[in-house]
Amino acid sequence: MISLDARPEAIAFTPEQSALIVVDMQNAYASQGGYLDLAGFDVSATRPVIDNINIAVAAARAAGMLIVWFQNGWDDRYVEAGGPGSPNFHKSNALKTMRKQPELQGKLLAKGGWDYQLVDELVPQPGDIVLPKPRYSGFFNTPLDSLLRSRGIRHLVFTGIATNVCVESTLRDGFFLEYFGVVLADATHQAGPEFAQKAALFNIETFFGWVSTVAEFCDAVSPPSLARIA
Ligand SMILES: NC(=O)N/C=C\C(=O)O
Repeated sequence: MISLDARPEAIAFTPEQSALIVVDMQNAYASQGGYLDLAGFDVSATRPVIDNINIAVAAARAAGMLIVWFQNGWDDRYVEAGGPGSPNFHKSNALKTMRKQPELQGKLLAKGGWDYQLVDELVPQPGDIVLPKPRYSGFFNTPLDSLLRSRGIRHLVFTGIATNVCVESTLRDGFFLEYFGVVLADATHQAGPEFAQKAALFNIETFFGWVSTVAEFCDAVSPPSLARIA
C-alpha cells in the first residue's frame, strides 16, 4: 500500500490494483485544428497537460499500474453516435459543429481520422489497454468494468481532457460501481471556461473522489529512496 497526498485527504492504494486512465488525449481535444478548437473551445493550454500525462504514465508504468487509454468517437457514418432519438445527437458539440459546417462531416471524432487519433506525443505501449468509447463515460457501452474487475483493480487515477465532461463522467460512474477515483489536476484540462475546471475539481474532491497532482503521484509511486536504488 502506498499513500498519495490528495484533497480532501491522503488516499492509500496498491499500484498493482490500480489503473492510470488517460481520457481522450486525441487531436480532437488537445490540438489546434481539432474538434474542440473548431467548436470554439480554447485548447491553447493543453501542451503542459500532455507533458504531465507523459510523466504520470511513466511513473505509473514503472510502479506496475495498468495504463488505460480512452479514445472517444464513432464510425465515420456516425451510426454509433445515435440519431435524433439520442440526446447525444442534440448535445454533442462535435455533431452540432458538423451540422453547421457540413464540409467537416466524416472528420470530427471519426474512427480512422486525424481528429480521432491520440496526439503524437502520447504512445500506448504493449500491455496497455486502448479503449474506444462512444459516450462521455468510459463505463458506458464498453468492457471497462469487466477489464478492471478481472484484474482486481479498485483505484482509478485519472488524467486527460476534459475534466468537466469525460473525466468527471467516468469518475462518477466509477464511484457508483465502487471504484475509488483520483484526479491528477495538472494532467487534466477543461472544455470551457476556467470555472468549469474549478467546479469539476470541487465536485470531485467534495463528493466523488480525490484530487492530487502529478508531482504528488510520482512521489507516492516512486519514493526518492526507491528512485535512488533504481
Ligand atoms: N473527452 C471529453 O471530455 N469530451 C468532451 C466533449 C465532447 O466529447 O463533446
